[in-house]
Amino acid sequence: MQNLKKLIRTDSWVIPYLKTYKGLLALIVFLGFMTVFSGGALMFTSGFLISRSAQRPENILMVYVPIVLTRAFGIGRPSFRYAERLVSHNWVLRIVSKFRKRLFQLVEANTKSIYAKTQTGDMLNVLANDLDKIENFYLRLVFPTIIGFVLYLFITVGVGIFNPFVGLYLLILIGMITVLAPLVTLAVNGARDYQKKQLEANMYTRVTDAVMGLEDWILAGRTAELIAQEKQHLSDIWMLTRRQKHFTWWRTFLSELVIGLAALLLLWFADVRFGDTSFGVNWVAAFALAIFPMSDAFISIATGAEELPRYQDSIERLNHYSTDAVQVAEPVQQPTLTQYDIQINALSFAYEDDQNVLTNISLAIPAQQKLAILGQSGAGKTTLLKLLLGDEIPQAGSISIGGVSPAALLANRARYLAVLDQHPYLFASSVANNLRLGNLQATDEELWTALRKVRLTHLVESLPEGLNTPMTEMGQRFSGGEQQRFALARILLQDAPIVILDEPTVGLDPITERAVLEIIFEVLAEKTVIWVTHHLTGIELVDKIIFIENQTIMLSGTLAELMNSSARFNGLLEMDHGALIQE
Ligand SMILES: Nc1ncnc2c1ncn2[C@@H]1O[C@H](COP(=O)(O)OP(=O)(O)OP(=O)(O)O)[C@@H](O)[C@H]1O
Repeated sequence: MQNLKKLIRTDSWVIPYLKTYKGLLALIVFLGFMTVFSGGALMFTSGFLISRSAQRPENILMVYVPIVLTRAFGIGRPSFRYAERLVSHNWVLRIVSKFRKRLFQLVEANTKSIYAKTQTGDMLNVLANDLDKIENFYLRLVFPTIIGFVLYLFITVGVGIFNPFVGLYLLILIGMITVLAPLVTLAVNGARDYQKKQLEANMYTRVTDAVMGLEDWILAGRTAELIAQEKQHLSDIWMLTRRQKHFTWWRTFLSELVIGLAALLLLWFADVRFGDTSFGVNWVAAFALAIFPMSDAFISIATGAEELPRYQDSIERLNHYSTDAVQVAEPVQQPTLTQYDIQINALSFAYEDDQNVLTNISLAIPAQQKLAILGQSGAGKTTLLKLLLGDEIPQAGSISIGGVSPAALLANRARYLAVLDQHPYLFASSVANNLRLGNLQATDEELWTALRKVRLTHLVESLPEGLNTPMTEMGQRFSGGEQQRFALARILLQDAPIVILDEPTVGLDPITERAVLEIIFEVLAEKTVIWVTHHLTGIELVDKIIFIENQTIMLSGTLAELMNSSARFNGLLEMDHGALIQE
């Protein structure tokens, strides 16, 4: 309940939308009400008609009005229902189209980065499912609940005008279905739902683990144990589901019983009120029958409440991510850089509440410098790149490119920073389209110039359709080195002044590695290059080397300086010789 209150207070996905299109919402409630009212009125007029006809009216005209009304309500009921469905789906679709746009903006804001914390596809999938649930939330919970309550008020007030005591009894009786049953459902089934979700989440993790490590279970000869364990968990979940179903069955049964009692009450009321004249007696069946078609409208309130916990999760998730998105989306003003010197001053950084990854780092990277960043796995090299890209913000100190913080450059970061990482992606499109990812306006001539620089002209000329050859067919045929060179050509077309190399040669054989590095440094001669690497192959191609250890820059200098001054570095060079520093 506390959670529910908090959700209502902080919600930005449900309540604000109820206020939009208020007119349509009122129309939905009206049509929904008229559907149920027509159902009740149909039974009412039918009841009257049957009783009146049993008295053998002398003339058909004596029952003409009830006949017309029976027909009118008979046609009215499905017509109102159809109109109500049409309008409510129209309302929901309008809202959902707004939702989808908002969802897209929110995912986009959260995943602008190459090193994004959340996997875009996963997030989109989860949130798109949540949106579907919100659609149902309106159609299965919000609308039926409002319609049910309006009807509840109408009946109790309507009967109360004739006889306040009977009105009060009805208020209490039907209140058991419309108020008490949903509250009890929330308390009982809500707790079970929570328990079930916990069990299912644990089981999901365990089964995923088990499937991933299936070989080990088989080799250890413990498959029977694994199956028994999972069977037990499945049976726990099944027990909870069964209890929930039992509860629902009992709730529906008791609700129907209450409706039966209400019908008896109305029977008695009609008898006392109208039963003493030969004409008045015709109303008795009319009143008693009218309540039955309305029972669905009352019972569906509790059915909606049963589904609330499921919707609640989805709404909470959407609200949670939208708050995050607002935080990410704030810096709007986009400064233009005139120079590209990078300056890092006394920078410290930690991930959330963890201990510092980097402490008190100061470093100047003048434009066009070639810098290599070395360090053991987990030293903080990638973290430094994230700070440079503006994906993370330092807790202390500062980092700037041309005097501007990288976070302020996010929206047009591609103008200033390009990244070549371990696995550049070649899309299922033509060679030309893959290259134009770097620059949509590039002419064919510019594509060929870039290809020539990275020494791929010959290869592309030999492809069946040259620049228009689809990469899907050929993608797998390209070697790792060729793929890296295609990505490099893309970067050349992008023409950003600063290029980040995140271990681009991992997995290449030493000869290809050297060749690729030589090409990279040759074509990027006029750019600033920041190169994270584990290997010392090609280290002589850079102007400066830094070595990160214990959260700080342990060594720094040119290759010659480090070779002259650092026994540690010479040890690494000796160990490496084209091999590895830390593996
Ligand atoms: N998103 C994150 N949340 C919390 N801790 C993180 C996160 N990313 C990295 N870390 C931690 O920060 C430290 C530095 O990680 P980082 O990826 O920067 O190291 P690295 O030097 O690039 O390592 P490698 O060479 O293996 O890629 C590690 O201890 C890592 O576990």
